[in-house]
Amino acid sequence: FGPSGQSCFRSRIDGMMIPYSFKKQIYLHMNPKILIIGACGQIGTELTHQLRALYGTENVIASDIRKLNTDVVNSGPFEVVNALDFNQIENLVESHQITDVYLMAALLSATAEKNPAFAWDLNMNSLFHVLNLAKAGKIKKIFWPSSIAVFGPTTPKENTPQYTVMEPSTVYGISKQAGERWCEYYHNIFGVDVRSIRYPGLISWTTLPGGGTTDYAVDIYHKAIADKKYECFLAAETKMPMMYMDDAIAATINIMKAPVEQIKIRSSYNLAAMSFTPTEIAAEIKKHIPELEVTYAPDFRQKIADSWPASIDDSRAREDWGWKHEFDLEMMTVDMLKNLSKNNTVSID
Ligand SMILES: NC(=O)C1=CN([C@@H]2O[C@H](COP(=O)(O)OP(=O)(O)OC[C@H]3O[C@@H](n4cnc5c(N)ncnc54)[C@H](O)[C@@H]3O)[C@@H](O)[C@H]2O)C=CC1
Ligand SMILES: CC(=O)[C@H](N)C(=O)O
Repeated sequence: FGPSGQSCFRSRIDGMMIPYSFKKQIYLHMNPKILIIGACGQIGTELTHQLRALYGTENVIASDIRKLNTDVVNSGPFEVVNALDFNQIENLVESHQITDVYLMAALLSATAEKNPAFAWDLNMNSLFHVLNLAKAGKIKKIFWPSSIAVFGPTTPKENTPQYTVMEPSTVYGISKQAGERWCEYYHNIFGVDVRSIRYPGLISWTTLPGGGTTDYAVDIYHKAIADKKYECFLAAETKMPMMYMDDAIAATINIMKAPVEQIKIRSSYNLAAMSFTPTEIAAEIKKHIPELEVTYAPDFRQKIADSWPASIDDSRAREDWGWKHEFDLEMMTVDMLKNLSKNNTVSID
């Protein structure tokens, strides 16, 4: 007990008596030591930069299966790691005393349809490795992204609720749906602090997307600037939920920073910002590049897009941990065109 009778513990740093009531606050103010797996991808690239700015470069270890992205590789600690190799991840976690893991390695919807067995292996087993490290007490917190792909053709299409029919018809969606169930199970049974968001299609200018169905909404900006022509692989009126990367990164960081009692859903939170069709995004770009011509040649990705929601009800994320988006289609288009024109470094096709 301390001098005024409150229960205390002795600080390991200076031997002072500190009331237990302060312990939680001290932990909350300690910097996490972060490992990002799949850091060279579309989300990982921007997440690495933001987390380094927030917690310090040395506290954020970026990793990927190869050194794919010079910005990420050269801007701080970087390790080559295979997300399917439990021992490699465990060694990294121990040697860097990692507290939080952000698992971004996965095959996305279109690529996964071309190699279903490998997609299932990568998307599920990488998650099990990280969940099992947390179960063993070797890490404190996990971020694992889910997707609107958990929904399927039988799900209500407009304003899709948090809890609803979920019968995904793609291998990617099945892996995300199963992943959600395992996250919830590891939380309920083993107390693992795993947090998750169902991202919609993400749009960014720094890195090209990695093989999804929503990728057209990034490609169209590149092609509008380079050629003033774009052939869209989805039909003109295909409406899907989308989000600008700045908002997605803010949501990711905020759900991980939120006090544990605010995280009431341990499968994954619906998250939304905007919904639009190829016709609508083309019209918005034409306000800046009037010569843009868009043609439509739907391919196998049309069926995937048709099975996903058109808009999402994300009220639980807004209520539970204060989610709020900033970018709409108009603001995003201004920002995309400004940055792509200024940094004309990304190769197109
Ligand atoms: N980008 C989007 O629109 C959305 C993404 N998500 C999810 O967010 C996560 C990240 O997505 P993106 O960054 O877009 O994907 P991405 O394909 O751009 O990046 C994935 C990264 O993982 C790496 N990787 C692949 N196999 C690996 C392995 N065995 N070991 C280590 N690294 C490996 C790749 O080299 C790549 O750098 C995925 O789980 C994805 O399903 C969910 C919904 C929307
Ligand atoms: C919505 C996603 O999960 C991703 N962008 C994809 O299209 O596969």
